[in-house]
Amino acid sequence: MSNCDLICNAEYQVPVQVYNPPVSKWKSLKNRRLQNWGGIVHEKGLLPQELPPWLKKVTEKVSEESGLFPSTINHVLINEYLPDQGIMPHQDGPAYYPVVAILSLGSAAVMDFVPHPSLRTSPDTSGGGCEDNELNGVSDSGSDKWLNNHRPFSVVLMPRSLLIFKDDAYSSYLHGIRDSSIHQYDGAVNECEAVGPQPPSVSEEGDEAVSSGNGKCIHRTGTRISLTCRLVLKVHHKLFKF
Ligand SMILES: O=C(O)CCC(=O)C(=O)O
Ligand SMILES: [Fe+2]
Repeated sequence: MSNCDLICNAEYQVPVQVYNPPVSKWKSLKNRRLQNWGGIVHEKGLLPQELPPWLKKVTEKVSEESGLFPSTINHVLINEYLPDQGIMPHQDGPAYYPVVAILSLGSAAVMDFVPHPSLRTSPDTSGGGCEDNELNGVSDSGSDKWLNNHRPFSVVLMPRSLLIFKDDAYSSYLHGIRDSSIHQYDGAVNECEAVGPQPPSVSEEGDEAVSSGNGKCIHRTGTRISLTCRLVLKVHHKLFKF
């Protein structure tokens, strides 16, 4: 029996379209796999490919409802995480307009935000960069001090939730998901949303809320799918220009 008060193995509400493409569409990374939609993102911009209709529908809705994107969202990453998989603390690349919308489906997870190492007043313990622009070794020991009121925080990513972040959260923080099947959400900025009633389909599929012996945590027992929707402002329609 787990000590966690939220057991999450729901794989409901993941559109079939996610698993329709051939296996070759998935790019396997060390700790997750992903599908890239919308084209290839280069330093200098996007070599575009049209989004499939179902993703167009999703991104149009995100764009309309949020009013935060100056033009049509043209790039989507679909990340798939097994319960013990995550994504290292990183910042999204400079090619993107600095607003990101993340639609979460399947199992819940906690996203941790930590101020960029350049905002740390205590010694910098970050390692070198690795995959993409992820940074190794970023930790919050609790005793770290940060400039200008920056401090680490966490957000619970409940299934069917949409997280949009921009401005300081985009440019001054790294975001990541721990590669552990248990995520603490004590103190998360939206903690109350995590303890609220679960959608009926979750309990039908066997998820349960049990009282916790050691704090508030989510036991991830199922797959999580996220749709990371972004806009690349510079679009190159030709690979080479003569
Ligand atoms: O899966 C998530 O929620 C985060 C994905 C992400 O940060 C990214 O694709 O850059
Ligand atoms: Fe990211």
